Amino acid sequence: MKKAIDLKILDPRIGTDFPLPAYATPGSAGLDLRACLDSTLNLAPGETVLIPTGLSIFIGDANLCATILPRSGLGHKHGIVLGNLVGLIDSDYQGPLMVSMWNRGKDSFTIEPGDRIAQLVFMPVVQAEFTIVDSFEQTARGEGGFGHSGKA
Ligand SMILES: O=c1ccn([C@H]2C[C@H](O)[C@@H](COP(=O)(O)OP(=O)(O)OP(=O)(O)O)O2)c(=O)[nH]1
Ligand SMILES: [Mg+2]
Repeated sequence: MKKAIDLKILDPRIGTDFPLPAYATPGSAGLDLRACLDSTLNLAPGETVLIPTGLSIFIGDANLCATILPRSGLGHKHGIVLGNLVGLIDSDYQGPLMVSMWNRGKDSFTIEPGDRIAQLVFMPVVQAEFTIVDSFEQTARGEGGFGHSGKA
């Protein structure tokens, strides 16, 4: 499904020096976000830094959100993940898109201006309207959870 989303360029390097976020392949789910830094950033082991992406989006549809997810290569090979594990962008948010980068690895990691640091994925949202009840319709699982069914 395609959907038009308003995007504001906050840093003039976006769309010039650094490409606008774009799907790398026809089947890509994520758009890479780039570090809109003025200079090289050295992320020490254990350190978390909030990095601007140089853009803002306004989703404007309560049935849609965006998530910021780690890039698997950075996370697996270098221990570079997100300080909030997953970023959630509300449909009514209009501020700058920020990426919290956490070095959970043992070595420092260098981030250069324009580096692709995370990815943005749009997702459908269902807003719940709660119905207060005293009991639920019975299911096979019932209240079992958290490993209730065993390991293998
Ligand atoms: O990685 C992220 C996560 C969030 N946001 C922005 C968009 C989101 O809509 C807003 C609020 O995020 P969230 O609700 O997760 O944070 P909060 O700590 O609950 O803040 P608030 O009280 O503003 O809702 O911050 C980002 O730019 N990057
Ligand atoms: Mg919130």
